[in-house]
Amino acid sequence: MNSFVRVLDRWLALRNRVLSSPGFQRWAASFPLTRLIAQRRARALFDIVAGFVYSQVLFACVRLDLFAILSEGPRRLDELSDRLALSPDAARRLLRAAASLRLVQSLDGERYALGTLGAAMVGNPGIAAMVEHHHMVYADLADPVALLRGEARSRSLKDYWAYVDAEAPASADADRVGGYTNLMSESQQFIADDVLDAYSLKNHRCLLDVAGGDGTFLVSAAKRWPHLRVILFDLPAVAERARARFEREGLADRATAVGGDVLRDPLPEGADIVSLVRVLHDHDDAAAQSFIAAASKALPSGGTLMVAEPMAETPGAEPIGDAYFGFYLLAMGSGRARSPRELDAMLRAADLGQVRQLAPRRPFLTQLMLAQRGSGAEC
Ligand SMILES: C[S@@+](CC[C@H](N)C(=O)[O-])C[C@H]1O[C@@H](n2cnc3c(N)ncnc32)[C@H](O)[C@@H]1O
Repeated sequence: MNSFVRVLDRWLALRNRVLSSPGFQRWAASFPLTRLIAQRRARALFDIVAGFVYSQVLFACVRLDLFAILSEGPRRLDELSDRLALSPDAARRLLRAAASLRLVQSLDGERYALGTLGAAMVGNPGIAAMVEHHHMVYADLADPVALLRGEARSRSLKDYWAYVDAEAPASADADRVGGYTNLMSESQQFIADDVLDAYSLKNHRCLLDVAGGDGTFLVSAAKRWPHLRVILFDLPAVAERARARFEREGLADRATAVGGDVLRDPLPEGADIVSLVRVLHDHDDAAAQSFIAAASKALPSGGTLMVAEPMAETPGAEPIGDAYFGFYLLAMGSGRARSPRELDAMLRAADLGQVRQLAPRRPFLTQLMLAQRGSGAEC
């Protein structure tokens, strides 16, 4: 152990002894210069303690369609009690809880309107879809220690994500892929906008989206760039849905969907840019590296690989990568959030170089990395 590490360890031990002392906590909470910091820390800790309950308040609002009701305009308690099919007392309890979380806003005369966060929910239906599917996350995380020890009995997420642990994922039928494909589609829109705002496809000819779900990302890209040809690759039952979607969107002349298994079948050729959007993080290292290798192989020399997904160690959003995705993916049974540094190394191992990171608008939702095929040596 070097002397810097020894000094750091001693400093941490001293700091933590002081912070954990009830006497210091009382003093810090009342001394004018430390009061604000102490309050903020205590609040942050209590928010973690209460986080599950906050999430359940949101879950109840979503289940009862409260935000859709309030998007019609402010409503009185008695009206809301009828529409939510809750007693007035229960409705008041829910509305007050939601108001404390800025999901709704309490007005004079026991009226309620959308709060700032509730209004944001209305604008992003993908968040409600995420919240709805969280009942499986809660079931799987009911005993987090058992989960960490590999002893958890609940496996709702493993069943939901049909390709996890599947011997032949390509044989999953439409019913098995329908749930997660809808969820991905609903939550894709704001990701697509952020990615396409951060990186222009003006100078690309053909975009291949690997594991592209029902094509929501490609539809956004094709609509934004009318010169662009797009190809989607996903499991056959998912690709089938994308094909139908391209038809409905009037894009069939420049959008194709190909079904197969990335780990077994060759990817379509002809694209000068390949995207992996929210794909690598839900695969373990060996499979993720194989996805990157397949994507790299599908590109011509100088072609571009785009990786867009939430990443670990994102400044200001560490809990999303390391806590949320860390535990979600553990329950799902596959994958982990990787830091840009880790992804950089994986890209370079697949003959991709000139790796660069761009900053989309909401890096906690997705980060963006780009690399060039055949320039691995030019680090
Ligand atoms: C988390 S979803 C992301 C979907 C889409 N890219 C998005 O961001 O909305 C992962 C996708 O990978 C697909 N997938 C998983 N394993 C695959 C495999 N071995 N071959 C082809 N697609 C696969 C799934 O069907 C699913 O559509």
